[in-house]
Amino acid sequence: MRLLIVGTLEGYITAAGKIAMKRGAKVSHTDSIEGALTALRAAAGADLVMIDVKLDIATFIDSLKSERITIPVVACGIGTDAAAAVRAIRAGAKEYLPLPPNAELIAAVLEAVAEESHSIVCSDPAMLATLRLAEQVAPSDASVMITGESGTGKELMARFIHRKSRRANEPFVAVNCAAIPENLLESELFGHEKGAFTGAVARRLGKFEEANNGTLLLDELSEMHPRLQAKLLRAIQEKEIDRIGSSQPVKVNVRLIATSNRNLEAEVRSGNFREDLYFRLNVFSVAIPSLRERPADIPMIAEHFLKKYAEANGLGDKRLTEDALLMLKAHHWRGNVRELENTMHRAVLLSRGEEVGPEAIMLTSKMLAPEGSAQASIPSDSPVANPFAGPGGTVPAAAPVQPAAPLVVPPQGGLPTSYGPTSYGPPKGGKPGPYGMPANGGAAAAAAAASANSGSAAGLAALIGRTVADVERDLILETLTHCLGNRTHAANILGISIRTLRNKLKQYGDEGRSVPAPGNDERATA
Ligand SMILES: Nc1ncnc2c1ncn2[C@@H]1O[C@H](COP(=O)(O)OP(=O)(O)OP(=O)(O)O)[C@@H](O)[C@H]1O
Repeated sequence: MRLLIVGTLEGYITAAGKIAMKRGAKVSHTDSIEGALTALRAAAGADLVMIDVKLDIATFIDSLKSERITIPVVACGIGTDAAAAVRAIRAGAKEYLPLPPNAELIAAVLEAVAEESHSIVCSDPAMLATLRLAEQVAPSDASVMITGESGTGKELMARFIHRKSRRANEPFVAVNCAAIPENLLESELFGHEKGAFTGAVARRLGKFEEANNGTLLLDELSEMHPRLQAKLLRAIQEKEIDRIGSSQPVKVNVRLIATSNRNLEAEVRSGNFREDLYFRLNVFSVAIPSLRERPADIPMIAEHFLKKYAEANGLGDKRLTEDALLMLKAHHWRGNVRELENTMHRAVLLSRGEEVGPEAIMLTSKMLAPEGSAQASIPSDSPVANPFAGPGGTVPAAAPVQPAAPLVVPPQGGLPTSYGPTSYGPPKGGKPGPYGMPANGGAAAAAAAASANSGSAAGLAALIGRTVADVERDLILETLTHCLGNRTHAANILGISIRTLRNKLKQYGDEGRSVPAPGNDERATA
């Protein structure tokens, strides 16, 4: 985790920097906004910016946007200056940290804002075998393709491979190809020269150059547009890239890891993905089993998140009852570990006392479960209306994988697991959780969901008289709201590509509809 501090933080720069370093962050500093922009353009690399509230944060964030630099910005100022805090948040700062710096708040922000979360928890033989395979391939420079259903831990695995590689002390840089529109993705990956397009006021280095000597993760690669696939292939073959607007190729030394939750071979067969690129990237492939295929992991991962969210919410020890565990084991887990994590977060908030029983286990709707599995779903008046932790990067393990032993692969010099997004501030916007029912309105989508849920005549009857386009729009927008604006997750749930989803959203926006803002991890999609 790399932190860039901008300004003097009211004289607390040393104290804040020391706290961050203790939490495993690499800290750099610059006095001015121009200095920060220069550092970021030069791919000096930062995962988070902490900026003095006295500086012109609005101008800084506008510059980042127009130069297509995506990085969370946290404003810091003397705690009593509420007006400055409001100004900073309005300008686009993600959080406001009061000064003097508080160690726990800084740790929480480091973790939550940069979405660092760290351990690979597992005990199932299927997952242990996958980890052993990953550990074996890690030291080589071979490209790796990680496949697996949504939320199985592909990014976590990529970070694990990086940590185990000879490049461990060099940068690990991740790009979500699905979350960034095509025109931005090219500049994100390859950088641009000054004047290459409107807003390109200075040269900016792309992720390839930022990851030089290290590892570049191309997350959800299957969503990359064919034109960019060609440019990527050239970068891999020639080991050099062309910044947009430049005719001078730049040499790069990058180990590539790609992930996909689509069947890439099928995408190749259907002509959506280049075969030559597929073979270049798929030198080694690591397939992560779904949670359903590694049931022995469920209790351990559930306890892990129970502890994490109980600590994060200051709720003391919690433990699952046998009945609750049985319920978890019987669930279908379409959303895999991410769904289990969200379920445990809800369980922590819903349970009273130390024991977490079945009444606190609110599983996703029955629509997602296989026939015949009886389980609770979230009622429309559920008190659970907090945003839950989104997908996050991790700092994976240094510990060797022990065959057939329960394993928690801890972060290496990373951040503590005991700080969650809810531990340092109120949720913004009070939106419902990803699987909660809409807080207001959404009658059409509720009808559509009811119909899908039960297939009942009543559910279908509620739709009669409406056009398919209308029902589709409501379903898409409501699903997006449930996913807190996260395009990737919404597309997965809807069973459509992120590109189709984005096109639909653009259309709805053009028609004057209100479209939920992108989720935390998709800031570049705005
Ligand atoms: N074995 C595990 N132990 C602990 N946490 C895990 C494990 N696997 C996944 N997670 C957590 O689950 C969430 C989803 O993981 P991750 O983002 O790596 O999945 P993914 O397969 O890359 O998701 P997507 O398909 O949406 O890109 C993250 O919060 C991650 O930390």
